[in-house]
Amino acid sequence: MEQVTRAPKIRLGINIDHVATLRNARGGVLPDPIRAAQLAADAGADNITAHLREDRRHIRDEDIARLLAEVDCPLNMEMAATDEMTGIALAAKPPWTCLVPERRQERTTEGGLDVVAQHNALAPVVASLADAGIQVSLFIGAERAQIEAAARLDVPAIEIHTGGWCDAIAEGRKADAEAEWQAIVDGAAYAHSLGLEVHAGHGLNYVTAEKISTIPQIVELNIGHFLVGEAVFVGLGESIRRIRAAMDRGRDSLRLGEGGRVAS
Ligand SMILES: CC(=O)[C@@H](O)[C@H](O)COP(=O)(O)O
Ligand SMILES: NCC(=O)COP(=O)(O)O
Repeated sequence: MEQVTRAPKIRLGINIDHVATLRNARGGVLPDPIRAAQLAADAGADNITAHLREDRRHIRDEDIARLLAEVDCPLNMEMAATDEMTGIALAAKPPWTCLVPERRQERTTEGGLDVVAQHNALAPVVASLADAGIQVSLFIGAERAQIEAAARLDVPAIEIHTGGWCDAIAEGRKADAEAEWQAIVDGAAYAHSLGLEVHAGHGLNYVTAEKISTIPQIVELNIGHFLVGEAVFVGLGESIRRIRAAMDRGRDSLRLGEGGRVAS
């Protein structure tokens, strides 16, 4: 009989951008996103994610410096692949960067990077970050062509954009949600088969975080906006503990057989 084991725990990255959004709404120093990051680390976060947008609408340069100096939790710095951001990352040296697409007018990150079309622009950015010892992931949709293009850039990881799936569920578009889910399942397996570490994030909540944790190739989720909203009602620490528990429930429902395959 095949020996069946539990799947390894999935890592939780807490995105603190929207604590900074609240701070910036008043123009002062409160609430302090660095305090939120410390609290997240104490509540069980495996890393902190912060997106230094080109327009600095939430996270600012000094937040990145303080996150690295004051918080005992690895930083995943999300950034556009521009010369300015690359220079900041090379100077700050976070352990991880995640390259994301950015459009000034967007309300949030609306899609994944077009790695296929932007290969030549991304290659030198990826190379200079990697040469400095910074791990790079690429925030992409779950399409095969994008995954193959990411593998060609020799990055260690991709992060699959889950926003389309989460929106389809929230809006009750069942057929779209099913199609988006299948694309994430297939994309995660394909990326893993090409040797890429698979992360996922955007728009996740307790329900979707539990479900996506059942995909065995996904090893990290990055979650922010929902948790900062939940913090208003239950507190940030409690919202993080609840999402951690949801992820663990999803993961624990997986049993792995020989070679890490999902057992029936
Ligand atoms: C890249 C991503 O999905 C998130 O980090 C997101 O960018 C959070 O910040 P915004 O809500 O400003 O897009
Ligand atoms: N990369 C996704 C992320 O960091 C968190 O996105 P969200 O939960 O704030 O939508």
